[in-house]
Amino acid sequence: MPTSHKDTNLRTAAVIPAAGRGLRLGPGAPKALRTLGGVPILVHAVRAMARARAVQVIVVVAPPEGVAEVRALLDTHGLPDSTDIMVVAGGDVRQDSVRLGIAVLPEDVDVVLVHDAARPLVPVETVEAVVEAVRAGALAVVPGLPLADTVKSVDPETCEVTGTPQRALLRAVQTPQGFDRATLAKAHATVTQDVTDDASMVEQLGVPVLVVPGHEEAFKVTRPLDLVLAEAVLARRRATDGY
Ligand SMILES: Nc1ccn([C@@H]2O[C@H](COP(=O)(O)OP(=O)(O)OP(=O)(O)O)[C@@H](O)[C@H]2O)c(=O)n1
Ligand SMILES: C[C@](O)(CO)[C@H](O)COP(=O)(O)O
Repeated sequence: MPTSHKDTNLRTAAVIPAAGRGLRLGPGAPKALRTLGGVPILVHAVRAMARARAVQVIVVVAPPEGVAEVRALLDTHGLPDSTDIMVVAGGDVRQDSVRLGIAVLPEDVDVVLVHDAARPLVPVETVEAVVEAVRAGALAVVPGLPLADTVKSVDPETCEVTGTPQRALLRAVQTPQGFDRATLAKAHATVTQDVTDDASMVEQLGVPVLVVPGHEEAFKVTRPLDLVLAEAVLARRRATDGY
């Protein structure tokens, strides 16, 4: 277990991959630049990370042609001075974007969160629970929720069901996923296989990954209906919490 996580001189960073196209959301600007309650989705995601007191560095991974636009967008939306915010160009797939974000982390960062820009409404309590679990010694932590639906595995050729995993053993995992920096860097330097999250790269190193409770409002804006839900959650927060 790395003792460095107890060193208060070392910082926690959040890498926010935001370079995706948002094809499943339908035609329009890159997903992270579309708005929710009049504010770009990316700005919501950056604020969600900055709200966690432990997060002192944020690296936004922007669409390659949109780095200057994203920098300007963040500058206009008045983010806290206490957080260092960098913007770098992303890659073709999510893994490339995360790797490019990790590459520019300052040396004094020992804990790294990876958070999808596409999860703009993650509550601060979820972010803090992930950081705390890493600071307590876990090398990799993911927020996860039990599933509401039964899940089937399917033969992609015939569409026949090949199995029904026991639902109680499954979790739908969200972000931010939190890591000991060296473990995450090793995973990104070693694993070349296509994966859909960072924790699965760490799993391939044989490192245990801990699940902490996720949150319903940390859902990913992926399809048009998700935007409807996100607008409703945001409107409720603005009306009741002065969000
Ligand atoms: N080349 C890529 C692809 C994805 N992402 C980011 O990874 C997160 C999760 O990806 P997803 O929700 O799948 O976003 P998109 O790739 O934009 O969606 P789609 O597959 O519908 O195009 C998003 O914040 C997205 O911006 C990224 O930084 N770089
Ligand atoms: C990282 C992630 O959000 C965890 O659920 C998810 O795997 C991203 O998947 P996507 O296909 O890139 O949206």
